[in-house]
Amino acid sequence: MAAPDGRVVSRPQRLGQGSGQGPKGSGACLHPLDSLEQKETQEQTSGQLVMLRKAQEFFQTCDAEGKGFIARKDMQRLHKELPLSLEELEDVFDALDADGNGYLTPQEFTTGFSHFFFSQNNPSQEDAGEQVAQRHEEKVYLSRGDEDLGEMGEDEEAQFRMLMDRLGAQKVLEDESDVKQLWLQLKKEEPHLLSNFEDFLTRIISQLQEAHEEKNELECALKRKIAAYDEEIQHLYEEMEQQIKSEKEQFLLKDTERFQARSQELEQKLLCKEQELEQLTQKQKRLEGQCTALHHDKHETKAENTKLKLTNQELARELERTSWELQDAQQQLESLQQEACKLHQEKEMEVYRVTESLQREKAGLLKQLDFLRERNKHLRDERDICFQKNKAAKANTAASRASWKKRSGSVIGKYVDSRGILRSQSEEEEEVFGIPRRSSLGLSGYPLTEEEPGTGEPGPGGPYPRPLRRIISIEEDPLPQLLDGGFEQPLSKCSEEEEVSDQGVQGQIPEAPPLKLTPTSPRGQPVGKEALCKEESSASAPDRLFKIVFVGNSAVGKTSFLRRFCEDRFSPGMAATVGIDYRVKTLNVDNSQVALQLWDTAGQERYRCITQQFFRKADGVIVMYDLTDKQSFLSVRRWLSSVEEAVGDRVPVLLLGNKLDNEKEREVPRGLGEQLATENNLIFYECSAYSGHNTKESLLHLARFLKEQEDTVREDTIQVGHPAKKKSCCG
Ligand SMILES: Nc1nc2c(ncn2[C@@H]2O[C@H](COP(=O)(O)OP(=O)(O)OP(=O)(O)O)[C@@H](O)[C@H]2O)c(=O)[nH]1
Ligand SMILES: [Ca+2]
Ligand SMILES: [Mg+2]
Repeated sequence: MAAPDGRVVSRPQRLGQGSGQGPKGSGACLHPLDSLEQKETQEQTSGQLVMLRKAQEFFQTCDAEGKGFIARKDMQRLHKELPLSLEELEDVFDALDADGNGYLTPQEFTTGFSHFFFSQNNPSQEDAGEQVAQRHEEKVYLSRGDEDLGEMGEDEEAQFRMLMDRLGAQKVLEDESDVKQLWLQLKKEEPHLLSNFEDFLTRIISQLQEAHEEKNELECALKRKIAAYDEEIQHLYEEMEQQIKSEKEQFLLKDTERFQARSQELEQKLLCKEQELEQLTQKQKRLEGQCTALHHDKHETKAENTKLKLTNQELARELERTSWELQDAQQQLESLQQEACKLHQEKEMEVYRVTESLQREKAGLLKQLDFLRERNKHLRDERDICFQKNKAAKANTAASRASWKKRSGSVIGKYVDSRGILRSQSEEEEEVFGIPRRSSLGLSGYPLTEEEPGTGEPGPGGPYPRPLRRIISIEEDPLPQLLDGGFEQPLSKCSEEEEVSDQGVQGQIPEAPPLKLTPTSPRGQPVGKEALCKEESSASAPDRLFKIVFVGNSAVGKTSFLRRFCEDRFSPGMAATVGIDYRVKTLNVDNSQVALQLWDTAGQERYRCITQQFFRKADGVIVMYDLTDKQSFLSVRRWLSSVEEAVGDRVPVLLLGNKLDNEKEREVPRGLGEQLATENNLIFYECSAYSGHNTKESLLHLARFLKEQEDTVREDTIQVGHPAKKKSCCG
């Protein structure tokens, strides 16, 4: 038998009987449906069968899962099968659920169903006979029961009742009639089975009670679960409601936010458009303004245009006039250029003549030089002879010395007196060259003015070329100032005296007549020569004489440097030197008087050929550059090579970087000058003719170098044959 929860209940067994399926009818368990079937078989009526089959079908339709019972919602499955609405099905469910536990067992379903079906259903067009037959059957069925019941005695009734009470079947069996009938039937037909039947009933009922209790428990649990589920469902439902609400709210919120954002965006776009519109209107206004201004300007430009045309015409006229004037000026310029050209040619001719004369003079000088050398050699020989004779004479007249009270003149003077053979060089020269004494010589070496002796008047014909008496020459000529002083002590004689005094000879040297310091002619110096330096007027003749040539680009400051060196003064705005010029300055170098004859050459290119000639036979060269003029430094190499061409590399060279006072305009760093000096073995100083810085020191260094070089040469010659070693300038 299937319990409401679907468990199958096994049929009760008699004590001592093994379990096993006995043959049908030996106490077999009767499923209520089985009992129904038995009824069917017994009361084989078609209507009942149909009804029962129908009920089975409907039960199985509802209980599709095969639970063995059907719930409320399973009932809805009959909606398609039966012409009933869902509500009506709900009512049928409630009607069929006799115990109201929310489930329908098969009994409740079939018994209730047939009542409900037949009582509810309007007779359909079905076979009324069938209906009637069914109704009759029912009546028969019921009556039979009644009949049976009618026949049942009271005691059987009481027995059955007692049995039922004992078994407590009221709670379990809804309808005891079937059992009653069966009991009666067994009692009548098979009394020996009655006890089995009663045992069976006892077991069935106890199991039914257990099942019933279990079912109740299950139902309670189920109810509880359902309640819990309902609660949960309710809760879920509420949560769902909440979520849906919140979702709706969020959605609405988002919607509003989006809407707000969208509206803000649209507002901003609107604002931008308004601004653009405003800008465009302003731009339009500006353009209109410009347009009017342009119109206005246009009128003004038109007016200006007409004015300009007028001025243009005037300018054209002006231009024509100026072009005429320009043509005149050009003609004048051409005539001036022609004159300048003539002048230049004359000048060139003059320079050429000067060069020519210098060339001639140089040739003359060279001849004189050779002659003088001859004479010098001759004189030296005679001097040596005299010297020996002197010595001998001294020895002879040693005793007679005492008779002499005062010193005779210089050795030379004695020699001259005794011999009477040696006239002064100047007298000799006079004889040789026939030049009268006391004349000043021009740059060209010719006397500037011919003076009648004693008259002081220029002679007839004015200055005219006369044979040279004493030449200012770069070679052997003693210091020109000796000329003017009238003191004609040729250098060699001076050094002779010095030698004698050096050798400690006790002889008295007559005082040399004082040099005549005031020159005879106003200039007193050859043209172009400056006033003598003060030192020149020093009484003693110099021990050494060195010719030094001063070269360098124009305007580097050569002349200013020499003026600073000789006169210790600086005159700005010096005129450029023309050709060549020279000065003499005596220095005291290590207690000996060294005379420097400084030749100041013209830096300008055009005098280059003249100055070159003075490089020959120079004892020393000074190359100057302007440290504020890079070009003058770059030309130093060229000066050095032309000096080397003329005098070779045996002549010491002093390199001077001038205008040191102009530091802020310096263009040549000191290092470059030092480097060039080291490379070419030069003495190097940076100086300033303006401030006098290093003017004396540099020349003193050169003079000392020259003196030492000469001393070594002398020593070498005395030692005969030892070649002189060239000392390096930089020491
Ligand atoms: N600041 C400054 N200027 C100087 C110096 N030496 C010369 N000068 C100026 O430079 C210019 C040229 O000077 P000069 O002595 O005539 O130059 P130079 O080398 O004799 O020129 P030439 O005779 O043409 O070769 C003159 O204006 C001088 O005043 C110096 O040491 N410092
Ligand atoms: Ca029920
Ligand atoms: Mg000069």
